[in-house]
Amino acid sequence: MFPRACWLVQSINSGQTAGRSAGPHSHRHQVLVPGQRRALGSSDLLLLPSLLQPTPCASQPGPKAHRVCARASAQQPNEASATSPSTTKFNIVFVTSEVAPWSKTGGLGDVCGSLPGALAARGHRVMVVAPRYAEYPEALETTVRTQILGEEVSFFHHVNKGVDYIFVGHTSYMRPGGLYGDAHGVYGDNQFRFAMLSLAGLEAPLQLNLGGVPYGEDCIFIANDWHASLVPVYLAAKYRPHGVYLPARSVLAIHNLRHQGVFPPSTFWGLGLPGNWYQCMEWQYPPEQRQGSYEEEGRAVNTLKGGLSTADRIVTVSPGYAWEIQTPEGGWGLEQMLRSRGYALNGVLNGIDDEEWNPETDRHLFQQYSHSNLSRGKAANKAGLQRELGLPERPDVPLIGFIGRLDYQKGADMVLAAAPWLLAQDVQLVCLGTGDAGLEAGMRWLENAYPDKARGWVGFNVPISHKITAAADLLLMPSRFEPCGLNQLYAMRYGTVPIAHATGGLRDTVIPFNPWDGTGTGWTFSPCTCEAFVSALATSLDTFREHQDSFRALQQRGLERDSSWNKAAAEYEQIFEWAKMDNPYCS
Ligand SMILES: Nc1ncnc2c1ncn2[C@@H]1O[C@H](COP(=O)(O)OP(=O)(O)O[C@H]2O[C@H](CO)[C@@H](O)[C@H](O)[C@H]2O)[C@@H](O)[C@H]1O
Repeated sequence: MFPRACWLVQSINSGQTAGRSAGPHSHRHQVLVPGQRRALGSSDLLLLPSLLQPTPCASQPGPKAHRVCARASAQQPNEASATSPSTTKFNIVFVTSEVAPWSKTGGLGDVCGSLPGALAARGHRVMVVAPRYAEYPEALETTVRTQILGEEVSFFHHVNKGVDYIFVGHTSYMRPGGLYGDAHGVYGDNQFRFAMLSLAGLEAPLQLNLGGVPYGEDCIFIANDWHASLVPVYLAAKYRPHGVYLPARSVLAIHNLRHQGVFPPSTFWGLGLPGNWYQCMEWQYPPEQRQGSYEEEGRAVNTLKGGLSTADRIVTVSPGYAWEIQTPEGGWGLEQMLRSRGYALNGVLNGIDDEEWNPETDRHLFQQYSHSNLSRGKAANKAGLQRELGLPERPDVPLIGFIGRLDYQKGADMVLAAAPWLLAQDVQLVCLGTGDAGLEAGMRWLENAYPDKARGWVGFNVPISHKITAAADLLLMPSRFEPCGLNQLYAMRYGTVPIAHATGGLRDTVIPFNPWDGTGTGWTFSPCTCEAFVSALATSLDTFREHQDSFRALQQRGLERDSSWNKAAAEYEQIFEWAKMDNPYCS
């Protein structure tokens, strides 16, 4: 059940991971004490009825067993209906392993490339800290160099749309392969690389004089996925005990719970954490989930678990997924821990970058279009893609797309399993993806078996992904689980109708078509079986062919859906306010 690759990581280079001392931080800036925080208004008390009844949170990991927290903030942030910007302006620091357009292997890069801009536009001061995987000519080197885990790192700075992008320079990031691995597998020093990123993210607000003024200690850190999960751990273990970052709060953002950053127990000593923090990071798999661990009892260091144990708040990328990860089916072993922190866990639906994904301005398209010339625009893009891919140029044939990582999550195998039925219909199928070697072979088989009907493009190609999104009539998303999913949002924005497994964020965003009252933006199916998938496909093809007005109305409704970041940004602000009201979870 757990990512086997993690178990293959033998150990990180001990030379590179020599820990630095946990001593007091040398830079002490103006430290705000809790009493200096914004006073609560009456509206806060309406939202948080039991705020004044602090509740002990029992059995939390970390050195201190007993903590006090304002349990009332278990509310969903969307109860704060207004999307007008928060009156409190925050210093927000995203720490992430990917940020588009500089680095992207999937949706994490997209979100960290667009949400920060939306928050900056609402008046917050926003920084994104990410690795410098390549030369980014627009990012200029600062004069600041600092020692992290025994290594010297540098910082490069670029400002775009009011966001400070900080790229952390170290030789371990610049590699000829991918961001996380190459043809030989995942890099053996990933734990070190992302521990270094987490510490660099914590140093940047203190050390960098951006625009002449450092961000300082009063920050909200948004630590994204396991790669940045050490941010809340270090904050609690290395900074707060020395009086640094007392006003700061951490929010752990889960984009995908399946990837947890699991390493051998002995690697804990390379993280530069005080020894008594081992338990915070330790994870013991139940016997049925052990996969030949070198430790007899299935023990490991689990980076995400450390973050979940120490973050002040936890956010995931849809309300549906926030619920699912608290169940044994969706929790990948961490469900109990997530349930125990349920009062601090919220689901906020992702938005999209509506400059990059706008059919009216998209430079990758054969022809731009809007809601007023939707049918003509999509027809031109369908013809263009058919020409480019050597498929028969037919406007009447339903063109069906699939874009995504080729792995267990995305259900590419479901597409291959349904292909014989699907391609016996008069349709064209275009798939784009990269990942699992077996599924890549499946894509090639698809193309060879149905040369006049199917294309299986193996690779990561952003322009083609835009072209497919615009050209397709239907987009397949048979994901087994999907924290949010962005492709269905892009599809709807382009008047392409999604067919999705009703799970996580897909269930939250794709409203099933109801022919009786003319509502809905797509088709969903459940359970996640080939039969249910084929049944949804059959209904959608019937609607496409026999009920063209209904199909066009479906497309229009999708196109008009508000997928901007505005609502999500307002919900994040609410979460930041809750985080600031509570005492630090771990101190
Ligand atoms: N071969 C290819 N060529 C070009 N582009 C490709 C591609 N394969 C994928 N992409 C692009 O990568 C992005 C994938 O985004 P998703 O949200 O679908 O998935 P991902 O699982 O990576 O993200 C995780 O994080 C995001 C963000 O929170 C969640 O939405 C999601 O559910 C969660 O699994 C999209 O922009 C897509 O177009």
